[in-house]
Amino acid sequence: MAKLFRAVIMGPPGSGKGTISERIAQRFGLTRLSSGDFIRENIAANTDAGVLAKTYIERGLLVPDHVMTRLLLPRLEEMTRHSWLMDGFPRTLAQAEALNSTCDLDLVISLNIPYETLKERLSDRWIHPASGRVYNMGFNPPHVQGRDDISGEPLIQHDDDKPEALVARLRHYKDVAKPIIDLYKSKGILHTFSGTETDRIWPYINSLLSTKIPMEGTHRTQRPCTRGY
Ligand SMILES: Nc1ncnc2c1ncn2[C@@H]1O[C@H](COP(=O)(O)OP(=O)(O)OP(=O)(O)O)[C@@H](O)[C@H]1O
Ligand SMILES: O=c1ccn([C@@H]2O[C@H](COP(=O)(O)OP(=O)(O)O)[C@@H](O)[C@H]2O)c(=O)[nH]1
Repeated sequence: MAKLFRAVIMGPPGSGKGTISERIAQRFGLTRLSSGDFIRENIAANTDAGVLAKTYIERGLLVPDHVMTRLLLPRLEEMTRHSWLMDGFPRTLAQAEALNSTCDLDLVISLNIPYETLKERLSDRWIHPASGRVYNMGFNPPHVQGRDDISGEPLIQHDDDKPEALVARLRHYKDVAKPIIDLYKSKGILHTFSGTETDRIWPYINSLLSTKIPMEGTHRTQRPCTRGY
């Protein structure tokens, strides 16, 4: 029986994690899990964790590890019969260790994109806050300028997507991501992709995953994903 497949995608702001994880989910039938979307759902539902997380996000800070872990690991417990790709978690070594103590990952994709490309992409990134759907005036513009394709609601830009905020975000990302990348490299499951265009990187990601992901339709076994946390 084919085993389940669990993966994580990592990369600095604007590297294309959301764009590529959507493509992977559609192409391979994986469930896409996004820590940012999950936080937004909790904020919209006014849960205790959502209210707490909002106080950090409003200041452009990462949500504390213990809040993220408590938010996400029970969600993974519901996924023992699903293959998934996680975007946006883990973001710190503590989160990676919490994840490792509950799930064994098959593969980690790390995106290595030049600063100038990140800056250019983020300056044109427009977001539908409620859903997290992402647009780009050049790469994937909305049907109606400034409006979300599905809801018709207004699109916004994040303050910390502005060039002046990017340098600090990028430095912070590199500081916190390095030990995680080293950890997954030592586990032999890290695959790094470099480039300036998702459409040129995609064929390589697609062919790697085609060799790693169990065939569609084969019966999937359950695979525990929590051993207490
Ligand atoms: N794993 C995490 N740990 C801590 N905070 C997180 C985590 N994931 C998301 N957050 C918080 O939620 C916010 C929104 O996350 P989301 O991934 O949607 O946007 P983002 O951080 O701007 O990502 P990117 O710019 O890389 O697309 C983040 O800025 C961060 O404050
Ligand atoms: O080849 C690409 C991939 C993405 N984007 C845009 O760049 C921004 C960042 O992409 P995404 O949100 O997927 O990156 P993330 O921050 O999730 O890594 C978004 O406006 C995308 O539409 C782009 O212009 N070209």
